[in-house]
Amino acid sequence: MYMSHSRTRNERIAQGGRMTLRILIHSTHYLDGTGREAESGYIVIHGDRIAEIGPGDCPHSRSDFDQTIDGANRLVMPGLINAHGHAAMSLLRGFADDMPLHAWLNDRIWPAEAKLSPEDIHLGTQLAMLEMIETGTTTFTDMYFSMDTVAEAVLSSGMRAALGRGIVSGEGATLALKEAEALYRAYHGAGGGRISINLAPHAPYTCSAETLKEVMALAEKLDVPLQIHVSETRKEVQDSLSEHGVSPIVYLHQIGLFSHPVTAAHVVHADDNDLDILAERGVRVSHNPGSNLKLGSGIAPLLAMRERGIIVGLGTDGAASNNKLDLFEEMRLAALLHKGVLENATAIDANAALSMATSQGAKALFLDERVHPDLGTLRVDAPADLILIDLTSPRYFPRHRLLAHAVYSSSGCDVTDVFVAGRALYRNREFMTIDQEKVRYEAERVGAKFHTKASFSTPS
Ligand SMILES: CSC[C@H]1O[C@@H](n2cnc3c(O)ncnc32)[C@H](O)[C@@H]1O
Ligand SMILES: [Zn+2]
Repeated sequence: MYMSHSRTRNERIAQGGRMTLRILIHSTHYLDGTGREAESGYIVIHGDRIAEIGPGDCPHSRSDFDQTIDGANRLVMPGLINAHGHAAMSLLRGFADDMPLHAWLNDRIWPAEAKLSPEDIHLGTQLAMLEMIETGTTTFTDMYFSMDTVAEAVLSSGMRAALGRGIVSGEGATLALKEAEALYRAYHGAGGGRISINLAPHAPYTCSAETLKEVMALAEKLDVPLQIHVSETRKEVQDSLSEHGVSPIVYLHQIGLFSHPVTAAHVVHADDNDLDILAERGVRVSHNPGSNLKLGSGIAPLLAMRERGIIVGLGTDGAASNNKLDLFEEMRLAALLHKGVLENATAIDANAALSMATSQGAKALFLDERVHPDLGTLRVDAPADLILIDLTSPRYFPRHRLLAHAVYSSSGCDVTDVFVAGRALYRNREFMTIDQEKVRYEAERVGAKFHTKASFSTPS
């Protein structure tokens, strides 16, 4: 349930003892994520919340603020929310490309992941967070291993995250379940509520019914949502039909998984019956168009999901399959792909694309219930997770409609500033919380252990 945030002493300490600042962004364009936009307005941040937002001039004296930001030539919008990913896979970017999912996982990715140490995963997460912050993401979800080190990296970065220890059946399953519970006990609500813990069974084809039942029992005990890859490829569906006689979605429904809050990643190959089940059970979905296209998995029935009232957010998936972590790109892809496939220019409009990357993304991760109902918007009292975009590029002129510019014309490269819970993580294109040079240097060093002769061969 959503916890009211009257600030206790412990919460202030958990926030790192940071002072409660008042910040004014004035003379700025904004999109508040609820359909309202202003050409000249102001936003007041007080502590970790949005205190005021409105068109026109701020009625308060500038001296009332600890910091004032001139927002002329800037667009302020809600920070983007990445609803599916594996952050540390940034270390495997460009390591295995142009392959279909199952060969990619079995032949290249899983053997490489076996060589990753907890320190590597910490580093890979930092590398991913640099890219996400630089391109305007304020919240992300992660499913991976060594999640305590991921949580530590998130805490020191200042980002918001929903983290789950990846679970697959086999020798390590019991330990993975123990680690998942330990992760919850150590980090749920940490960083002043910036970290939420979920459970992350990998997929119906890697988790047995027994494992899924153990995960469900733990989800019940901890009262946390689940995230799982579902119906990503045609092969996955065919294998499920051969093994269980039903699709992956019907199978998961039959074993009771959807009695719990679930974020299903991908849902590319789903028929009407599958979609009806997801809608009826309140399953929420992460649509990951870039990764699905690059792995040749297909195109998810996004419009059919939305028409049924299924909540859908947008995800990048890991950088080894995408190969970027730029949600502006996913937003544009989501809007354009489905117009083209359905020969319908209204299928996913600019507003739908932006909301999938913001407020719907928060809902897709159940963070509307766990963190704040207005996460992903710039409403008064919402968490102050917001980004500033540089509007000086020619592609923002003339300024007919900022919403359309944000979805169809912008790029993550235009992000200048990123705030999470009122704290600046990126100011005037400079990282405030992560040592970029160090991470880039270390990434190159650690990346060397994955170099193969093939990586350096010259194309004939
Ligand atoms: C058990 S931790 C997460 C696990 O997921 C793997 N992974 C990355 N991308 C995908 C994808 O698109 N479908 C299925 N599994 C994926 C990742 O390599 C980790 O092993
Ligand atoms: Zn994934």
